[in-house]
Amino acid sequence: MPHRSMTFAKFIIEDQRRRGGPDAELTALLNDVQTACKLIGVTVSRGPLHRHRTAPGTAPGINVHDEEQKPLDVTANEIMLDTCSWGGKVCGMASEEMAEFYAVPPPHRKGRHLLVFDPLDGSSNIDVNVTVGTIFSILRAPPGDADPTEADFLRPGTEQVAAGFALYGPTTMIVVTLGAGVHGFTLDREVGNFNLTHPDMRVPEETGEFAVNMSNERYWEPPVRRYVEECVQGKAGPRGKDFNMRWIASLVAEVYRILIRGGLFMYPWDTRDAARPGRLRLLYEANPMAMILEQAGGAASTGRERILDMVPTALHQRVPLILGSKAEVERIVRYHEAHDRGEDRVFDSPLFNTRSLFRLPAGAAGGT
Ligand SMILES: O=P(O)(O)OC[C@H]1O[C@](O)(COP(=O)(O)O)[C@@H](O)[C@@H]1O
Ligand SMILES: [Mg+2]
Ligand SMILES: [Mg+2]
Repeated sequence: MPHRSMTFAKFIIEDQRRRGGPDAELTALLNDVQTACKLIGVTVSRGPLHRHRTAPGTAPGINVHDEEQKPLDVTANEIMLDTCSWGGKVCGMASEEMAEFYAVPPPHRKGRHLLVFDPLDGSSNIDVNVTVGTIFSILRAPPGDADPTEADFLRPGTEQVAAGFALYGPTTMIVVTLGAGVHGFTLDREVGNFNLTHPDMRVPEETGEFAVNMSNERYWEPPVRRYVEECVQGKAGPRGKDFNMRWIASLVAEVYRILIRGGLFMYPWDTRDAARPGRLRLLYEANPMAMILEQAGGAASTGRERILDMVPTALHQRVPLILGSKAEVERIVRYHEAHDRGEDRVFDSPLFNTRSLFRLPAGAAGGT
């Protein structure tokens, strides 16, 4: 068990040493990422006191997802680019806030890693002073010194060499995996180090919490409605226990809570825009969080496919995302399977919900 006063930088080296020796380039890149997260954390904590000075042509606008950028989205993106471009550790970066990937120009394009990130996750929460964060994923670029191509980024999540996220909340934290467990570090603000405070994080198996944006209920597929309805029925329903619901609207905060307390998070496919495959993005939201969850003993699925097995087709591809305690994810995957086999049709009625005349009698659909 690593010693509790171990810094992020030292831990990264030790963690790799236990498994065959440190990769100097990966270590240096992760150090740059932690520096960028410190800078973003300081900027976030200054709130309205911070004067954003974005580079010409990069002022907030509408991003590639047709979403309005906040000044902090743009600033956080610039901090990631600035901090991680130098020193020959990455050859390319892709971000939620950039339509195209960024090829690091020579002479700095020596590194053979690719960095993909959501510079500020949960940015709708900035105005209301609720926890936000940064999500990152690191892939290897093909060997050689060729320019990166978009295809280099379109690798399944199983090929991530490291993934993690920072939380800018009451405390600033980084949670990271290099493929051998999940470890949490808390920023000691006076000293400026991230110190290991949560070694070997494991998702608790027993859970009584789920997180979903209930305002979308009318658009969900039947298996999702079934899962939520059974939770809402509490002790009287097939689950035989009461559940709590949470919705922070910051994926980083939801995943951190699940690492500490267990539970399920869902942003499922819905019929609002049937052509849109989901809300969250595969490369820089779903994949890194899926790697973290699996490494901590949890699971992540679209409902029909393991997230980490998906072969991306576009940089900004969206996916349905269901992640959390393994048994809960497996349960909802079973509900999708049962539905796709033509069973459990009672949840198909658009009139079915907790307030409807068609409310299911307790236990009626209750599979395990
Ligand atoms: O607006 P909604 O439906 O509550 O969606 C919230 C979801 O959107 C996100 O905020 C998307 O992330 P961004 O802030 O990076 O766009 C997730 O963190 C969160 O799970
Ligand atoms: Mg996000
Ligand atoms: Mg974002």
